[in-house]
Amino acid sequence: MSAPHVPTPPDVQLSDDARHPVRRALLSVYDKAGLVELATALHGAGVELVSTGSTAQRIADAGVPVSRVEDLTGFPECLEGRVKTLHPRVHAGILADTRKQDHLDQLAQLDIAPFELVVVNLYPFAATVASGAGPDDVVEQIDIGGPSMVRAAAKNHPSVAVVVDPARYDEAVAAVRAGGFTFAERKRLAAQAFAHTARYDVAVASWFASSYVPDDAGFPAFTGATWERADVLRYGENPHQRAALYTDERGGLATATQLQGKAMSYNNYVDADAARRAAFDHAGPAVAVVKHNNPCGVATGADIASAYAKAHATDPVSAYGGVVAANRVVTQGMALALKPVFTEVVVAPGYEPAALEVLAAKKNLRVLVLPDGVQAGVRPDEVELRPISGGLLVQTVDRIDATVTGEDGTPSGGDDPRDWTLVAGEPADDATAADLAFAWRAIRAAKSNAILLADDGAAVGVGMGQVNRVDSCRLAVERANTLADGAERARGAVAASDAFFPFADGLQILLDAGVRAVVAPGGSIRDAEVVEAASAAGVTMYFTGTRHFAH
Ligand SMILES: NC(=O)c1ncn([C@@H]2O[C@H](COP(=O)(O)O)[C@@H](O)[C@H]2O)c1NC=O
Repeated sequence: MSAPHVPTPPDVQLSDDARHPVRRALLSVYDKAGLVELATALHGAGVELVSTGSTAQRIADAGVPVSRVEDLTGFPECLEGRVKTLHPRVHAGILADTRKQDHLDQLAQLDIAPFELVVVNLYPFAATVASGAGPDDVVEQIDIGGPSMVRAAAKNHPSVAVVVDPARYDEAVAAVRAGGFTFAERKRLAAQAFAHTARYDVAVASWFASSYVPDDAGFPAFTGATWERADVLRYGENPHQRAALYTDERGGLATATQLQGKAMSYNNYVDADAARRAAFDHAGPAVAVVKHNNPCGVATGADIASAYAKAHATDPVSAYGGVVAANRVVTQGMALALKPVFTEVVVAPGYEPAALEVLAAKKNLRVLVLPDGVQAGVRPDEVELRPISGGLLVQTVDRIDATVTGEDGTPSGGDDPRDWTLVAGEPADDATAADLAFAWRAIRAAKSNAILLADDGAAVGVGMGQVNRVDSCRLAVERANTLADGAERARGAVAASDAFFPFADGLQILLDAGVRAVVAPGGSIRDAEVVEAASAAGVTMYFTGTRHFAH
């Protein structure tokens, strides 16, 4: 066995401000945006340009002198571009550590000139997958030579600057004109370059795991994601906790645009995401008001202003300092209704200019616009990720929108009232059925154990986050009956329970308060007692066959 290679230390130590003049650059880009401007500026600064196939063609067409990689290697680009830059004359020029006299001597012997700048961006693998292309087309878009050059240049950052993002061309030109990139700049560019190839490889590996290694698990054997720091937050859930926001490529609340107000806090993000989920769970105009990750108001309305008014009325006491999400553009009417209420955050797909004028008076109020795509709400095939110590839990989102059937072909329940089973009382009339359907959707935004009372498309009392269902029932009734100037809102409301009633005791509290109809999953060994209690009270009760725990 040969002895392990022991690298020699560099002959020169670089300080962070040491510049490295750029005499020769290698350009090989899929995205040609800004290429001609870059090449023109580099040439103007006296840099010799070497380039691949269509990149070189584009530069030459603009009248800028450029030599081709083929001339450098003496080897033609071949196999439909699969081999262009994979050659020692290219890679020795990128990888020579010019701090070492020995490397310089070897380059001289081999008659290879070093590159001081490598500009590469990669074949569009992720976009090709997203386009729905077939496997052969997807695989062809796996860039091999590009990542090799990027990684080589990033490794050799003491001698080479690597640029992978067209948005950085102006900086690159400025650095070249200033006498070369500083060592600190080259380190930063190398870090960006390795993040670029890491993101790329995670996308490739995830696609292979899900497309090429099928099994019956329904989840791929490997999955990866990469995140970029978007912000450092003032603190975490509490002031002694440090926190930051990272974003991925899915787009969502984390990439919302903030139009005004104080900086978003960790808790603001948590609550705004919960509010977004709750509001976008309804087809019509809907608003959710969230406190501490739970809805203290949720309602639908003829328009977004009336939805807001109803959501605020659910629990006006708790709405103080709440986070509000709307699933429609915020109108001036909604803004005027919200103005007198101390609110931490409003998040929505958009705002009428007149609404923004109203909200502008509330200087501290954080106003967020969701990015495109989030408006469509949650797709049933989406997954949610929850880190636990040493791992990650993954589940599909809690949505069962279509009429569903079980394995034996019988309806197995769901979010669709057509799948529910009437177990007590008369079938619900249309208004009651609509309220039950609303309550059943609204309850999955509340932490278990949850009971939600609703009337006219609005929650009127929510008992959530209790460790037994009886307390949730008490809380829902108490809130319904004490928070609206003494109006007994539980009487005549409908009730939803996120999981089965294990005993009749919790349900009895709702029946005694006068609810007119109940929807619950069913499935307790004491269902008969529960149904009997509803029947005895003459109350309509449906079992859905599915539950909506939220932990
Ligand atoms: N195979 C190779 O040797 C190779 N070298 C560079 N590329 C890629 O080819 C693209 C540029 O090619 P062109 O200049 O022909 O448009 C870049 O995205 C670059 O990352 C290669 N292509 C794929 O691996």
